[in-house]
Amino acid sequence: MRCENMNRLAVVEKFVSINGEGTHAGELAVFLRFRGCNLNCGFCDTKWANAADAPATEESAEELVEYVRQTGVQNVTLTGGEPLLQPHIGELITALGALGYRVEIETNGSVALEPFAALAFRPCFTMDYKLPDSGMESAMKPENFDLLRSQDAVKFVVGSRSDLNRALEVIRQYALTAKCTVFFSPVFGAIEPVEIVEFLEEHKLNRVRLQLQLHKLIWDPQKRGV
Ligand SMILES: C[S@@+](CC[C@H](N)C(=O)[O-])C[C@H]1O[C@@H](n2cnc3c(N)ncnc32)[C@H](O)[C@@H]1O
Ligand SMILES: Nc1nc2[nH]cc(C(=O)O)c2c(=O)[nH]1
Ligand code: SF4
Ligand SMILES: [Mg+2]
Repeated sequence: MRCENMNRLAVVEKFVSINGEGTHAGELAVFLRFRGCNLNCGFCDTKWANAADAPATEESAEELVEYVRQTGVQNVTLTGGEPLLQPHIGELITALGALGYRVEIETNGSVALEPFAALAFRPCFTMDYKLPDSGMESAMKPENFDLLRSQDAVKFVVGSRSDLNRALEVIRQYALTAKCTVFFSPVFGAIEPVEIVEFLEEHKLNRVRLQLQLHKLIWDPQKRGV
């Protein structure tokens, strides 16, 4: 490895917006989006960030903390790509946590959360469980569910009625609504939100929350940096 890449993270974009997703949706958040992903979900809206050679800046945890400090924003979302694949992401989480930032990780359900849940400044996890329409369900690590707490969330990004049925099975099998917030979020444009509401009603599915990606309603859904 070249010397200048030591302790550096590959950042494809960083910006301030409102968080369009998760338990703090609607609040200001600063986003750090990292390069690369181990999955290839059919619906992925950040495919451009996933390639190993996607243009990125190599930044140290200290530089990223300084960027966050200058924004004046308290919520920090680490996303990607898959942020937990960055070798130095633990250092960044710890440095931000020690300064009192609320760190939220968007993670794809295939990476073991145990090392990150054990950090001194534990972040909040929004963990996807990839459903059959994504083509990636076989990569899921359900053992991660054991580590989730009330401040965390499991997100099911649903593309169809059959995805909804599978999500219901998983919620019941692992008693997810007793552990953390549970979201159903439509694959953008693939399923009408009303179909998700009807499914919740039909199954008397309490404590599951419909989540619409707010940023795609406010801005052009293809727009980056929002
Ligand atoms: C781009 S991913 C990056 C973080 C991580 N790789 C993951 O999958 O959670 C961030 C979130 O956007 C969601 N997402 C990606 N494409 C989407 C789409 N077309 N419609 C709805 N949600 C989408 C993912 O499921 C995930 O919850
Ligand atoms: N505004 C906004 N909120 C988001 N919440 C999670 C995002 C993500 O891509 O992980 C995201 C995003 O890309 N934009
Ligand atoms: S895991 Fe996340 S970043 Fe990777 S392909 Fe799926 S949605 Fe996209
Ligand atoms: Mg996004």
